[in-house]
Amino acid sequence: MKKIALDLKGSFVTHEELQNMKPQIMEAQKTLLNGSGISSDMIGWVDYMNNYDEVEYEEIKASASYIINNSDAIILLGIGGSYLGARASIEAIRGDFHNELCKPQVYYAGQNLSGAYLKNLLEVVKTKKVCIIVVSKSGTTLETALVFRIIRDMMDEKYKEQSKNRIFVVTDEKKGALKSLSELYGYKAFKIPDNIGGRYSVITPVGLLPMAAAGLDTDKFIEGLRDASNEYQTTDFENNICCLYAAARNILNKKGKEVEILVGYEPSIISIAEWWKQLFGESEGKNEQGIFPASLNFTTDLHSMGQFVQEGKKIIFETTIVTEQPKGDIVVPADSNDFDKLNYLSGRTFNDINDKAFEGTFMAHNEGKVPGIVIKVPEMNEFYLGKLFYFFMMTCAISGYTNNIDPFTQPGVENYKKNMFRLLGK
Ligand SMILES: O=P(O)(O)OC[C@H]1O[C@H](O)[C@H](O)[C@@H](O)[C@@H]1O
Repeated sequence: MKKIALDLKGSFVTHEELQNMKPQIMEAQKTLLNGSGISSDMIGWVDYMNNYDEVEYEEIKASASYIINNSDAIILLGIGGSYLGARASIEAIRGDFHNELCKPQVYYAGQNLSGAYLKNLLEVVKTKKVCIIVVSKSGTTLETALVFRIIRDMMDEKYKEQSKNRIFVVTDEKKGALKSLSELYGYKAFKIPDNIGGRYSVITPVGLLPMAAAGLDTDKFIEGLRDASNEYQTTDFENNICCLYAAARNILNKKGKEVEILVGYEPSIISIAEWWKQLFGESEGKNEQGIFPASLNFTTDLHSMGQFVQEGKKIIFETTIVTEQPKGDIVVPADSNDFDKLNYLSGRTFNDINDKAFEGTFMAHNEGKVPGIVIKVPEMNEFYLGKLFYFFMMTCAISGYTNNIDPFTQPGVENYKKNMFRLLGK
């Protein structure tokens, strides 16, 4: 079985620099794995795949089958860690245009406060058979809770007393408004473990239920997570890509690289970058420290942001996710006239051309003094996606501990909420 590979050749990080960083990284890894670090009550994700509730997992699969058999569309309500991982998985696995090509369709809500978005969504699902998955660890997040009020009314009007069979909840096991609502109305509820925070929760029912309901193979996903937990917990620095990636990022940051852009050449992985941004942004952006996580979608964004990456302020390093076996391909045909002068590409495939675009871009950015890290994923299937999520989570936690930052809290997020609630007269 091929592994996910990390290539640091274009990173401008030397072997010596990595060796110098090694003791700190290994100390951080040890702190994480033996549970002696700050917020160690939030490291349940490290071994969750080896001790999850198997009865609950069977119920997730049963609920997913019900959803698949009884709906044209799912609406997934949640924000931040309560929807980004599921969205990233569904898009990466089902691929571009999946809502036109696959059933059930998947729509998202409760991730913004836009009245226009919600009104349009209600219009879109009006004539469809719908099931709802609501995810909120706290059960009190304004966006999700408020939108759920509207969606609940819609479901009650549409399905009357049957409505409760079509609403599934993922929330805290014991507390919170969503838990109380699920008990009051009889919604099927799944639990988010206390010791796993939102941005590390894609591996729990938070990700598993929507993934399974969208037809993804969650057994394979869990298999990938297990494989990752074996491979990435090794204390062999040189053979642990989480430790190497954490070390390289820190070295680059110390050299003045303040921004990491996560880049891909497949549009279906754009949401993986959205998930990744929350993971690293909320974990590392503290005490006036942290690398700003940004993302670009190539080649599209080369025509808008490529200029800045190439010649702008030298604060960026670029991490590219290469999908080694994209899900489809098209051969460029020959054209007898060749008016567009593209016959030099006849017989080649789009994926081959896309690869060359990557190689050319990587070289150009390197020449423009932009360090490049490459993460090679053999295939975007459930197995490797599980590994990829775990790889990033592990790297992130190690990075945080390396810099004496708590990678499991997000106290700064509360400030805007306080102002908003005051302005709303709460
Ligand atoms: O799952 P919830 O409690 O609704 O939280 C959803 C999200 O909202 C918050 O404000 C946090 O910053 C995120 O870390 C969290 O993932």
